[in-house]
Amino acid sequence: MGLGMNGYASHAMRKTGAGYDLPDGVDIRGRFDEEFAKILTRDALQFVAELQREFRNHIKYAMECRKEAKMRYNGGAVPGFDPATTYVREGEWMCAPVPTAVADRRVEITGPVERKMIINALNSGAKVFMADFEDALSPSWENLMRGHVNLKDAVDGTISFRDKARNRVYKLNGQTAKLFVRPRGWHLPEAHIFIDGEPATGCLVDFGFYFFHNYAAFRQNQGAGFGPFFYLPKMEHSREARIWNNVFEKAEKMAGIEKGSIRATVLIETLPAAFQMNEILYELRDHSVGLNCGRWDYIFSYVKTFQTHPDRLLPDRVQVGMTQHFMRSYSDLLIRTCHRRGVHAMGGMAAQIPIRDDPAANEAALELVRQDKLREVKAGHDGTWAAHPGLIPAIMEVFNNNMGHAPHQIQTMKREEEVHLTEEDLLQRPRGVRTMEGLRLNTRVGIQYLAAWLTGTGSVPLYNLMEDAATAEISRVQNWQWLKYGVALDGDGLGVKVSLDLFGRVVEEEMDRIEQEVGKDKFKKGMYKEACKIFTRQCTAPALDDFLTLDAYNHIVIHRPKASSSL
Ligand SMILES: CC(=O)SCCNC(=O)CCNC(=O)[C@H](O)C(C)(C)COP(=O)(O)OP(=O)(O)OC[C@H]1O[C@@H](n2cnc3c(N)ncnc32)[C@H](O)[C@@H]1OP(=O)(O)O
Ligand SMILES: O=CC(=O)O
Ligand SMILES: [Mg+2]
Repeated sequence: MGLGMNGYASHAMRKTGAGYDLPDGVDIRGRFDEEFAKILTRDALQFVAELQREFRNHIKYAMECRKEAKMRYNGGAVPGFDPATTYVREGEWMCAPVPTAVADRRVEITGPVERKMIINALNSGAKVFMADFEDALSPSWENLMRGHVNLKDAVDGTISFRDKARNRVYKLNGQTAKLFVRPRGWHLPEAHIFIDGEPATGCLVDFGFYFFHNYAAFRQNQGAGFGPFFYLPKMEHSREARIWNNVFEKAEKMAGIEKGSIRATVLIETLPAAFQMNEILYELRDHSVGLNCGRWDYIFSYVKTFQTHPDRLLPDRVQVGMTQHFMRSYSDLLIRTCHRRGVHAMGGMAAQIPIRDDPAANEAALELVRQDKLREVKAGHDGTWAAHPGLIPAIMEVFNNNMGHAPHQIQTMKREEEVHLTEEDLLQRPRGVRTMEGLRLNTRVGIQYLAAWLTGTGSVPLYNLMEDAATAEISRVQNWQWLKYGVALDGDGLGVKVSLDLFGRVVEEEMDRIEQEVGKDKFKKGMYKEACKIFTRQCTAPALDDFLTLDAYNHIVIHRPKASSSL
């Protein structure tokens, strides 16, 4: 059963062009493909167009509010709790009960919506798989549309993949992880789909197609009557959560399913949102299934929010971990808030991944992951993220040892005002030092990540760590800020100041090093030079770009027939 059953098919709006069957006001500028056409049906496009038309002004307003807040922070203000919503923070209210199908989320694996990875993730033994259109995906037309085809096959249970080189066929096991989908953030457009002459909002496209094609099968095969389930990224204010809540209600109404069927976990991964946890849950109280500590974007957001506050510079990226006071306070506040409102408090991603060719280094990396997860479960988190299937047994063991058979700790851990956390706790300046190696690593990692992203890969292993859009953002904004304030790299004992000259030399030397590491041939064939240009421009721009991927996106848009790639 599709939404066409609810009346869309009766509209006299057929306009066939470029292979796709388009409703009025919709234009597809991406390549035609028979498989994509199964997703880009007239009714599905009409659904997305209706979401766009109903919510575009709300989204524009929310993005304007972000700009105003940025101006305030750039003028010296700092985020804080909003006195106008004290009644929400202090009020006694609860979120809707957690659906049984996702009561136990102790280990969740994440990954891009790539076919083989989806199968591996669903078979991984994790309780949940978060399929990612966001930090882990380079949102090219091919990746996006293939992602939707893959997810539909996954929800239908028919997904398979043949690895020709290894002569191996991948299929789903009998028991699989529950699927959550993470659409893009509000800021990203989808430049291959135009609605009324404007690019569609990326996340409405991601949500719209996934919901339209999968809600019925998902509720039957996965959600035991609930669902579909989502993760919502990069919000800065509860007004953005209200838009999502309204999107969900509209989708439920059109599908003829009960209000509260759709459930979502919001990532608290911007500094302003840390002061809005109750407000965000309140807006989504019928549709919530918790909050998650998106630690990497959170660090990025700390730098971005305080971009013009030289008294709040971060130390080297590697020193900003969850044990820094401001990070621990944010995680504690998230746990307390979620448990008070009856939903999951999810932990985040440790960046370590298995190291295949070095058993000692592998064991050291695993130990760091174990420690991180032990801290999370003891603090009261109900589950956490794994970047790689090889980490799941160790993480599962830590959670099993500390949670036992209980599916979560919502009723048992940090339910009331156990910890009193102040604005100063959440904003406290991180401790540590800045070094030349920190500047070099930011540059080397930022350029390599961007080169991968430009060629269609949104998460990569670099120097034995997972890198994705969120971690690359930290490298970029940190370089920008150090350059802006000409900071002394005091951790080396040399006190060298970061200047344009120094940065220029570092970029040159790091590009040489990348060429040596990846080999001349790969370097030549890859997009390293283009990535270097984009990364360097962003690090040295007079005003900080809001997102690395906004500018970079223009480089991966391919309109059909070939046309300008600028939005
Ligand atoms: C800040 C945040 O937002 S975190 C969330 C977003 N980030 C992510 O989701 C990152 C997810 N992880 C990954 O993309 C990958 O693990 C990487 C890029 C970090 C490492 O990838 P690789 O080096 O290719 O991993 P590796 O070669 O060890 O993979 C071994 C096997 O595990 C599979 N695998 C690795 N990671 C995953 C995953 N996350 N999900 C499913 N399968 C995976 C591979 O497909 C491969 O399968 P195969 O043996 O059948 O061929
Ligand atoms: O999305 C997760 C993060 O850490 O960022
Ligand atoms: Mg993130």
